[in-house]
Amino acid sequence: MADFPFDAVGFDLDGTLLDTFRDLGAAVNHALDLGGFKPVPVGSSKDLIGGGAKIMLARAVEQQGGMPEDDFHALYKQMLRYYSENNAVHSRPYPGVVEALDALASRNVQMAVVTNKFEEFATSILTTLGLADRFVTIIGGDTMGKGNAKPKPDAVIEARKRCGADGPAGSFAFVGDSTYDVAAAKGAGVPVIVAAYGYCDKPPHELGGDAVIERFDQLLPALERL
Ligand SMILES: O=C(O)COP(=O)(O)O
Ligand SMILES: [Mg+2]
Repeated sequence: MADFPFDAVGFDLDGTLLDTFRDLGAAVNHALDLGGFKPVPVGSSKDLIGGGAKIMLARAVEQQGGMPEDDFHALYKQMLRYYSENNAVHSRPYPGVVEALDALASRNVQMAVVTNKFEEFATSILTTLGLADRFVTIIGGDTMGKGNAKPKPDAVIEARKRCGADGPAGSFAFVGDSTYDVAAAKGAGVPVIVAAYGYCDKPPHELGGDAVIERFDQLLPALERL
């Protein structure tokens, strides 16, 4: 179908394509335990996600009074090691994701992932779940260099370029669940759809997106209405 309004779509990962909070929560709790802290209730780990692994652990440690920088760094490394070995135990695509990716592919829409996770973890999880091949590129929080992760627009701009949708005629939209995503998309000058079922750090309708979806099967109609 040549008349689909977008040549390419970029997706956030955690809380947008994949429900990952159980594995992320387990990694945080592994580190908290090693540091002598209390575990975070797994459901509450959703509130820590969005800015990448370091911010996630820092928020959890902060909630319990904080710790010296060097000790924090050691704990952070332990968390990454644990997560590298246990990142796709419970993580799954949200209902409707696979069908929507199929539908976009059948319309020749190029797809990219732009996450604040490390690129290596994102690639590994998507490979385990059999989804990696669907994406032209997987850009992580470390891909564009230090300080350039979302909410900076660089990764979204790069994803658009790698999808070949950056010329004057190329059209690109982004889908995400947090302030990081909306700010990055706006900075890149592309429309953004908010996934209300994700780990939104504000009420979804207050995130400032161009549209809000409650379920992934609403994505294609929402893109067509933008
Ligand atoms: O891991 C995180 O904190 C954020 O990851 P996301 O950018 O895919 O939501
Ligand atoms: Mg997210």
